[in-house]
Amino acid sequence: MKRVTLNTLRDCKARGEAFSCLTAYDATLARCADSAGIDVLLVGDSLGMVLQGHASTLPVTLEDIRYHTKCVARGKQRSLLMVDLPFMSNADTGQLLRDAGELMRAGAELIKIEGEAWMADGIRELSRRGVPVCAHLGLTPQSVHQLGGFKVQGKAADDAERIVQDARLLVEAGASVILLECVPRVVGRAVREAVDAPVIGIGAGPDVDGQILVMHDTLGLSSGYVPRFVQNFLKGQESIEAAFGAYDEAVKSRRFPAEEHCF
Ligand SMILES: Nc1nc(=O)c2c([nH]1)NC[C@@H]1CN(c3ccc(C(=O)N[C@@H](CCC(=O)O)C(=O)O)cc3)CN21
Ligand SMILES: CC(C)C(=O)C(=O)O
Ligand SMILES: [Mg+2]
Repeated sequence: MKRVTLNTLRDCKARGEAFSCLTAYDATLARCADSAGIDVLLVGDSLGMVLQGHASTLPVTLEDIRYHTKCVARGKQRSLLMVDLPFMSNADTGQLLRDAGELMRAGAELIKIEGEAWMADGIRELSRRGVPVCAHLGLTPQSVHQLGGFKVQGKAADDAERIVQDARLLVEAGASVILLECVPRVVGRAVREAVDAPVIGIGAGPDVDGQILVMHDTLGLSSGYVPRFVQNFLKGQESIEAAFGAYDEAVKSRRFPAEEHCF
């Protein structure tokens, strides 16, 4: 078993092979996803919504994320462990470095940060200290109240151009990976072409390097309104591990996301 590292993701991008990512919050389901071949596991602050029942990711604390990171780290073997920095951990550079440090000590291997061009200095400081960063652009759920809801971003030409420029700038500042959420397909492709770093998409169309979904959504457990980019992979499968395997296969064969999942 060869462990997934940043180099694995870079090789995938260079070869034009898609890689698979899922959120995970506990040891058992992390082990299932890891065994099914999922390349990257994300301890997402979406846990505030799918585990804790909140209406947004804002109430999630560093301690919540740290606890679930330790759980997932014990369950996984091969997958790369990415972890979300919670709301307001970016209050200043000192806080950012200390909070990211805590999560790295808990088992994180890649820290994901929501934020645009202004995050460049923080990303540079983390990168200098050996902490690899994934910069999350497009729909950034920690800004849900400013955005006025979970809405597609980058529909206007100037917004799309800003997302591409921010991706370039943050990769220059040291971001190793870009994650793009809820943007039109053309924006996903433009970002993938603009940067050397691997680009992970959720609701960003098929023309990116990797795909991610919230684990519960792939098991048909989304409550209430189901976002357009979601697919239930448990349908027709006999186990959760088989459902994760079906998702992995669909991503790697580029059968997912299909036209109906795109904006
Ligand atoms: N279960 C779950 N799945 C997720 O993907 C997810 C979470 N929770 N929690 C954190 C964020 C919130 N996310 C969301 C939530 C809703 C939409 C949504 O309803 N999007 C509309 C677009 C509406 C518009 O722009 O007009 C859609 O049709 O998909 C998108 C992302 C993604 N993340
Ligand atoms: C939806 C993904 C990208 C995320 O940030 C999360 O699960 O918190
Ligand atoms: Mg998140």
